Amino acid sequence: MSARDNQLVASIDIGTTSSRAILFNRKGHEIAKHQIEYSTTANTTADGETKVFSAEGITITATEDLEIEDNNDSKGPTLRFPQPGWVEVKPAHVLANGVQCLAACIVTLEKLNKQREADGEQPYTIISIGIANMRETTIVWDKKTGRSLNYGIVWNDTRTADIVNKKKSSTPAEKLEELRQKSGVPVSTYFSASKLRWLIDNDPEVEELYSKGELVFGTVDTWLIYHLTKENAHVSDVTNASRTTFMDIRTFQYDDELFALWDIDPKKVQFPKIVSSSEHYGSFSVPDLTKLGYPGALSDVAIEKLNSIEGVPIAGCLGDQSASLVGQLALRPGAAKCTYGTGCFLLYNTGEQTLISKHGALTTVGFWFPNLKQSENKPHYALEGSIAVAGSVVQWLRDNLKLIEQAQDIGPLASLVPNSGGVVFVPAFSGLFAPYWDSEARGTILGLTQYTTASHIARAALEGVCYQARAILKAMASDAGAEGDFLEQAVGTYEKAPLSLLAVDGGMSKSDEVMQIQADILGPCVTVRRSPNSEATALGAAIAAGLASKDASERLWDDLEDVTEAIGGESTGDFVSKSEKTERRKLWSLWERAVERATGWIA
Ligand SMILES: Nc1ncnc2c1ncn2[C@@H]1O[C@H](COP(=O)(O)OP(=O)(O)O)[C@@H](O)[C@H]1O
Ligand SMILES: O=P(O)(O)OC[C@H](O)CO
Repeated sequence: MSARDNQLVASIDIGTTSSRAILFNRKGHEIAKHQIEYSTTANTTADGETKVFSAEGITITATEDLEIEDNNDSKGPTLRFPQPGWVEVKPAHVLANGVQCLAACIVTLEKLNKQREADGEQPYTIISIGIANMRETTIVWDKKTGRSLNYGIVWNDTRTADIVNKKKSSTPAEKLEELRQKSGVPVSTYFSASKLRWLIDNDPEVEELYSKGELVFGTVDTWLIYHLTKENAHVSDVTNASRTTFMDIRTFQYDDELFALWDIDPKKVQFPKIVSSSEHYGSFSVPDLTKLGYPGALSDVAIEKLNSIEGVPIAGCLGDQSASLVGQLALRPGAAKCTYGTGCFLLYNTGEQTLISKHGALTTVGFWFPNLKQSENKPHYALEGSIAVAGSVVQWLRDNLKLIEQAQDIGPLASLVPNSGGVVFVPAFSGLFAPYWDSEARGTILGLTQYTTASHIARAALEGVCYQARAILKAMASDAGAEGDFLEQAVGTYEKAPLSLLAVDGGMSKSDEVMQIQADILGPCVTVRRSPNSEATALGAAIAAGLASKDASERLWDDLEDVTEAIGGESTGDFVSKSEKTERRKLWSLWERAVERATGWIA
């Protein structure tokens, strides 16, 4: 038994609608875990009129210990939906949720260590901390106090549609294309740049800080690391920075032309230093949530537990989709993964190459582990297909339409019927992302008849997510030079298909029914395989943190090869198409017609 067997890495994973912390060992096993998931409720006024939809934090998976939790009543919502198309998050709450989960893990760890001691075994120690986070979400704060606005704008918020449309129409097409190639992403409401522009234009507090040069910008990784390190490290890892539209995807530097596109004066905003995904950013210290306007967020017990890991290096950081690429061990060019969380994101590892899609995929940074050996230490890029709505349509059916009680009821409900009965649901709540890129599309349900039941609508909603995954694979196949529809070629006869295996993870992938629908929609060329690591996102950040030391003997793994050998694992399910070709084609063309109907709805 080596010393490494007692070492653990802590991972804090802030998703859009959930937060979790997990302690992983060298084999990628979860030693302790605590998770908070949000559900949406309608807050009503005294006269009963519905005012605001907001998401409250509720604990769903806890290995331990409610004594860590503060009184939930005083917490208030973490997410808010104050107007159609608007999605806001409370930055102090996100921070509190993350550390609350971590504190609960430490309680578990202390109990395990007591037992280990009694059994004559060495105790576990936490050697480093990694962060995975929803990307693009934009948070600004005051340089002097560190205190943020009481809201951040979430990645799927569409309030900047007007700003984006004006930018598109006032910038020559060649210039837009040049800047897309430089940043890796198109002009869209999705990325951070238009959100920062909106904040400066619309929030007097932000405008004032900007004019005084006292405005600090960050994505969620930046916000967390700033407040979780003794040094107040102001950094953003390359994978997160690649989602702002401010960074040149090849040089990893901020770019003046990209700032100019959004009329941002970089002298008036403190932007985070762009760093790798795996290095020592700073040393953990307990954040002062009272100073951040959230008194009582942490109980005394939680603070005591967190103090026990004071000084542990925060050493890994990846945007959550890059994190799950790593956690699914898609570490070599040609490997890919698809994560079905709040949204759904397919990343295809292109190694050191920055491929620019002609068919609507994004170019993004997969990961950068600079302290590894020469063959592994270069930045790895990925082609990405992003779908804005995946698990969130399940939540919508649960919380807004009340069709189900729990997310896991959706698969069984949809399976009560063999097909959607002619209903097509385009869940474009935040416009349509890849490969369509239409900020003005909106959710659309077509084909309703008196025959339609809740099951048909549930099934159509799930199909709406899975059709978008098919559209992304089709786009990537076209980028790879495929002619015609590779998904309709006979199995094994088509060599240019970018993927014959879709490796999946994320909340929605837990459902066998959803994954079977996905396989049926993709057809026989692609097998859908559920990852052995159900928490691939958190695991990816843990891997980044465990690889950060320059000295190989201080790492949890020697290198990527060692990671792959130590973690491995068996898939928890393969799904192959049972659909019939003619029917599949008919339904696909129905989907394409429905997308046309949803497109440009609010124009
Ligand atoms: N069994 C299930 N079937 C379908 N959807 C599910 C299931 N379990 C969870 N989900 C959906 O998965 C999402 C949560 O996945 P997760 O990967 O934790 O997301 P995030 O990281 O974005 O918070 C929720 O939107 C939920 O509706
Ligand atoms: O919350 P998720 O897991 O769907 O991920 C959100 C993405 O990072 C948005 O780009």
